Amino acid sequence: MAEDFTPLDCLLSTGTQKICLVILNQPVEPHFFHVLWNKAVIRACADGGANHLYRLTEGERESFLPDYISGDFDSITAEVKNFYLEKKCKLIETADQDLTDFTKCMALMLEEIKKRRVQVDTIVTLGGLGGRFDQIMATVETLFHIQKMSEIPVVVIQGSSLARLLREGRKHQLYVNTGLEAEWCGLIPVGGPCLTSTSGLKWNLDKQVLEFGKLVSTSNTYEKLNGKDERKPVTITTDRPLLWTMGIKTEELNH
Ligand SMILES: Cc1ncc(C[n+]2csc(CCOP(=O)(O)OP(=O)(O)O)c2C)c(N)n1
Ligand SMILES: O=c1ccn([C@@H]2O[C@H](COP(=O)(O)O)[C@@H](O)[C@H]2O)c(=O)[nH]1
Repeated sequence: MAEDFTPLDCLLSTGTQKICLVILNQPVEPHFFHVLWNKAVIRACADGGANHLYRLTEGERESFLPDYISGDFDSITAEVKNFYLEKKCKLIETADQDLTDFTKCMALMLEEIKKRRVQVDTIVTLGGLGGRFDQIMATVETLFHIQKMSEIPVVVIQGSSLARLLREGRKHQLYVNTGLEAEWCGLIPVGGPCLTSTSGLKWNLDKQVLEFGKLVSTSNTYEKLNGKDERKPVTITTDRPLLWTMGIKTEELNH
């Protein structure tokens, strides 16, 4: 059976996925932030992510209080920390220096979902794909941790990029017709060689091995339905976790 998923449903105000939101320490795109915040059933910030939330919601901060802020608190400023403490937000110190604040924040999110017994379709992370390169690689590593802990799909969004780690051993069917998809997409074998088959792409794979130093599918794009702008669903099977990445149209947002 295929696992059906629409990666950009979460960014549509009319989207149907029930989501949770995690804000990391990176600049946040205001339009996407508002769409996601309004829909999220649980909202969290990882450490310096709270600084971005604070800045973005100036003048209306009390309407945008996260359910918790977690981290080793080496990035959240004293002003921001005091504000959210005063507003009685939960601040959870996760001091462990063997895991990133993102990984620890996600582990807490999974606990919170269980505790509240809410049904969640997707956990959306804002940030994680920009800034420090070690942190970008750590983001990908966090996706491996979370995949072992939960079946809930996690998407990471920053700027005009989305990333999601596809699970091994099942067929993924991705719907890419929301209107927000940009032209490019890619399949990156981040954890080792992936025996991969696809359909719905311009450059498909037929039981081919994706592997660094051999073949990595970057700058791919979608096959069009009857040559029109509409796209077929993309199907992907892989024998190992494989990173799906795609572009998001953001140009219209600035006009
Ligand atoms: C082998 C190894 N390398 C590096 C580290 C250090 N380390 C890994 S995760 C982590 C916490 C990072 O926290 P985060 O807030 O995500 O990043 P920061 O902005 O503080 O660098 C640290 C210090 C380690 N524990 N083990
Ligand atoms: O350049 C960066 C810096 C951070 N992140 C992500 O944000 C969290 C929290 O970061 P702090 O610096 O501790 O506030 C971190 O775990 C990363 O996931 C990032 O993506 N890029």
